[in-house]
Amino acid sequence: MKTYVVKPATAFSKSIDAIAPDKSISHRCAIFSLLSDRPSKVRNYLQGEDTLCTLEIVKQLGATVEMQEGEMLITPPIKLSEPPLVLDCGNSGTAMRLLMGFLAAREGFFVLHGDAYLAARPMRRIADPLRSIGAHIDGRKNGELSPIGIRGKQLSAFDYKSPIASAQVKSALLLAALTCEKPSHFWEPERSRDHTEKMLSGMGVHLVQEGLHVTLYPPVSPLNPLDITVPADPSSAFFFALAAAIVPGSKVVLKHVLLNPTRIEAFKVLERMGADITYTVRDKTYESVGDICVKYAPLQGVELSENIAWLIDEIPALAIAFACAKGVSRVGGAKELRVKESDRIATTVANLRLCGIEVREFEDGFEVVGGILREAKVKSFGDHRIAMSFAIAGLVCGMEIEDTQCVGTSFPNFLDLLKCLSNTHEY
Ligand SMILES: O=C(O)C1=C[C@@H](OP(=O)(O)O)[C@@H](O)[C@H](O)C1
Ligand SMILES: C=C(OP(=O)(O)O)C(=O)O
Repeated sequence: MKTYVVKPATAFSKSIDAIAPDKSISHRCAIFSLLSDRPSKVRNYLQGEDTLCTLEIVKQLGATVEMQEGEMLITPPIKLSEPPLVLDCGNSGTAMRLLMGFLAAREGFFVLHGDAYLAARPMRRIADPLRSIGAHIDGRKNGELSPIGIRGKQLSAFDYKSPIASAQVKSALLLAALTCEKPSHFWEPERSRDHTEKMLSGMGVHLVQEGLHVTLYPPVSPLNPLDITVPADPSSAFFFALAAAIVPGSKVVLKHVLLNPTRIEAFKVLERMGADITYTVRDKTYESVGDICVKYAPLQGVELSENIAWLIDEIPALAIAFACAKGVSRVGGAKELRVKESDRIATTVANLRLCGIEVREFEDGFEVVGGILREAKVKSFGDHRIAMSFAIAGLVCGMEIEDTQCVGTSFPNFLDLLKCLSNTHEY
């Protein structure tokens, strides 16, 4: 088990151009490359454990993956292989859920499994709507828990109103819709991240977005391959935005970050709390990509109850900003946090209390009374976002974080970047 020891930092001014590539887009690059009949070209694919698992699965399904002058070439098979081994999604909910939708509609028998954390995460949110259109899917507890077994088959078009604002549910259903005979309709209660819609449209799928309603028209011919450079992940970049926002006198410029509005809401919250943030768009070819500059300014408490799906992964990190702010901050409508890599409401609250912060826990969120963070020894609970959030808190008060291998799932060079800000080590 690896432990980080983070020492308090003094004011810093840094430009960081090595933020990990976007995890959501990387997973989709690997899976969506199977939808074309020609090789996809992907630059800057995330070399994290989650996305490497997805790439391995794509290979087990028959694709070949080669590196050519820094560019990854993913050549899809003529026909998907039926792998003799189970498909290991590691720690990744995105991989398991998107692959459920994709494989349910393809010929063959497939078994998806993952690590102990993934094995505890709910899958009926995907299995049930897919079953209602004819899919053969099963798993422990009637398909709620992995391992998940899938016998792929022709599915019927759907009109599905999802009760959850989840891009993973939406993406699984849209992937299943690709092979249906008629157009399918998906409705979500709140807008979730829209990479699947953007990338499928870019590959030639006719997709119409009207508010919370997406209509997908099944393509009649194979899709165009991808040719894409994955931008830096705003969810990973946010840890260093937080660092600049809580270490007095600091400034950071985060380079080449994805600026998709469904992904940068946490930066907007930090701005509302008082941080000085500017965005410089550098590229707009596929998605808006650019630099985010964050300067320290005293933070004020904030109430969050809207656009929660747009900042769901950043809430543990925002909780550290709440602890450093003047006044009370509150998050509501975020019960999805309870079914991530850990129960992120319980784990954030437990760790903040160890740091001497007054916190109240609710079923769908928590309330933090801003105060003085105290040095503590905390656990990651096997959750990369909890580990990184409390490592950044350590820049203010010093921190020991146990069980930090999980950071490798999404941000393998996190520790190297942190070491540039403070005297941090690992044992
Ligand atoms: O679609 C995606 O790439 C993701 C969607 C989100 O999950 P939900 O859509 O289930 O909320 C997010 O938490 C996850 O890190 C990545
Ligand atoms: C929830 C996350 O990912 P996933 O659902 O893919 O495990 C995350 O990265 O915070």
